[in-house]
Amino acid sequence: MTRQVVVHPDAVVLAEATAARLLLRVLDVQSVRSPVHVVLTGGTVGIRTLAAAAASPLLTAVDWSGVHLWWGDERFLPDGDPDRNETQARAALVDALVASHGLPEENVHAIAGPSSAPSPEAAAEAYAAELAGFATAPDATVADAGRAAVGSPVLVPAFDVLLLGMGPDGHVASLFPGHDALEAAGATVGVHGSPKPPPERVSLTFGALRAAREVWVVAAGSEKAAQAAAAIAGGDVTDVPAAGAVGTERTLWLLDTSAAAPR
Ligand SMILES: O=C(O)C(O)[C@@H](O)[C@H](O)[C@H](O)COP(=O)(O)O
Repeated sequence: MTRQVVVHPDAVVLAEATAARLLLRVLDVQSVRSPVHVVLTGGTVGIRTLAAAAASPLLTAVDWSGVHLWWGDERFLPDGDPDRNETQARAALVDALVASHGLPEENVHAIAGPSSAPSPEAAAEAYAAELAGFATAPDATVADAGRAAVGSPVLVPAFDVLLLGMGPDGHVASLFPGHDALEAAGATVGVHGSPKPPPERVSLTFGALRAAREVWVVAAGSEKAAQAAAAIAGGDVTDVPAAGAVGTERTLWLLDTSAAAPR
């Protein structure tokens, strides 16, 4: 499994280039199939990328009526909370796509919070049901989907591109080092005791991440360098969850020079 690495000069260029790359990826896919399934990420670089996409001249070239937006994880917080990944993504890009660029609101597949789900598990279950409704092959299993998930049914679309940020501890989505959620079967998992606030979250599992055609891990800053290097070298997913994020067709690491610096 080869991971491709692209290094940009700084975090600003990283976000701009990732935004352009994302819009081009959607355009490329739209030339051969529809709908297109895109998974968004929370975190600093992820939201900066969406803001850059909002300002891109490529934005209007996309047929947004044929795009579905999903999230790799969500912080289990009330609707509209400023710390929800959904709230930040809507403010940066998604609301404008719905209001002015023909993205149907029903194509925005946000993960429920406590406003409508009694627990992270309930939200995870509802999200899994939503994903299953768009699964590419209803009886598909992702055979190589991480240790515990091997052979479990993972009913999700074959995401055309799945964006992930990475924490300094090597987490991706809400899959943290040494956490039980790393072992979860199925497509989604409720997470408790996250070391990054808030403690309660909902995440795609490794099985769902690995169903994506293309996985892009986007990271900036020297505090990410050690875990980025470990993941790119194919480290143990228990210690470096980002090492388990691979796509079926491509795995791309998009870094700034600080995150790519040797340690
Ligand atoms: O809910 C979240 O916070 C995430 O989705 C998380 O996985 C994030 O992407 C990384 O922690 C990187 O975040 P930064 O880019 O802010 O370091």
